Amino acid sequence: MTEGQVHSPLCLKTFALGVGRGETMLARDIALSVSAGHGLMLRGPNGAGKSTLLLTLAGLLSPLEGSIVLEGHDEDFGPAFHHCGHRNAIRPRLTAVETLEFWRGINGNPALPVAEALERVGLRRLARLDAAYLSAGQQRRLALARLLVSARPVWLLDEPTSALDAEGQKLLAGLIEDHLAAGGIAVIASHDAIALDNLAVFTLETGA
Ligand SMILES: Nc1ncnc2c1ncn2[C@@H]1O[C@H](COP(=O)(O)OP(=O)(O)OP(=O)(O)O)[C@@H](O)[C@H]1O
Repeated sequence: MTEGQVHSPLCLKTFALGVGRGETMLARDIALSVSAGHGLMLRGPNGAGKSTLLLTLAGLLSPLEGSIVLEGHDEDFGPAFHHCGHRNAIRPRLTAVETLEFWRGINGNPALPVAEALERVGLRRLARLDAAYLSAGQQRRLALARLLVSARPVWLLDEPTSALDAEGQKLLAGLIEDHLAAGGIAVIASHDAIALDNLAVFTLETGA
C-alpha cells in the first residue's frame, strides 16, 4: 500500500449469484454481504446447495451467474479463502505434525506454530501418531487445526461440527470467535447450532 492509499474494509459480497452443478442451477439471486468480524450460517435441507455455495465462494466451482467480490483484501497477503470441506483431507500415513506441516507448506502465510495449533485443538499428546489412527473427532480437530497454521481472512466451513463431541463443539466455537475477533470472516454450513452470538443466517430453501 502506498502512502495515502486507503483500502476498503474487508467484506465478502455476492451479486445475483447463481450456484449449481454442471448446468443444473441449485440456488440463484444470492445476495450476501459479510463484513470483517462477522459470521454467516448457511442453513437449508440436504441437497439445497450449501456445500456448492461454499465451493463457489472458495473459487473451486464457477458461478453459474452473477459474481463474488472480496473487498479490502490485499492480494500481496496471499489467498483469502480457507475452505474446510466436510471430508477432512487427511493423509493416513502422515502424523498429525506432518499433516499440519504439509498444509502449511501448501497454504503458506504461516500463522500459529504447528505445536501450538495441535495444543489448541487438544491433539498435543497425539502429535506423532499417524492420522489414520486418530478417531473421527480427532481427525476433525486436525482438519480444523489446518485453519490455524496458515493465515487466511475468510473461513468457509462445511459441516465443521461433524464428529465433534460437546467439548470439540465448544472448541470450534472458540476458534471461530477468535478468528472473527481478529477481523476475519466465516461462512459456515451446518445443521447444528454453533454457540456464537450474532451469527447471521442465510437459508437455501429447496432440498433434494
Ligand atoms: N459432483 C456433482 N455432480 C452432480 N451433482 C452434484 C455433485 N455434487 C453434488 N451434487 C448435487 O448437488 C446438490 C446440492 O449438493 P450440496 O452438497 O451442495 O448440498 P448441501 O446443501 O450441502 O446438502 P447437505 O445438507 O446434505 O450437506 C445435490 O442434489 C447433489 O446431489
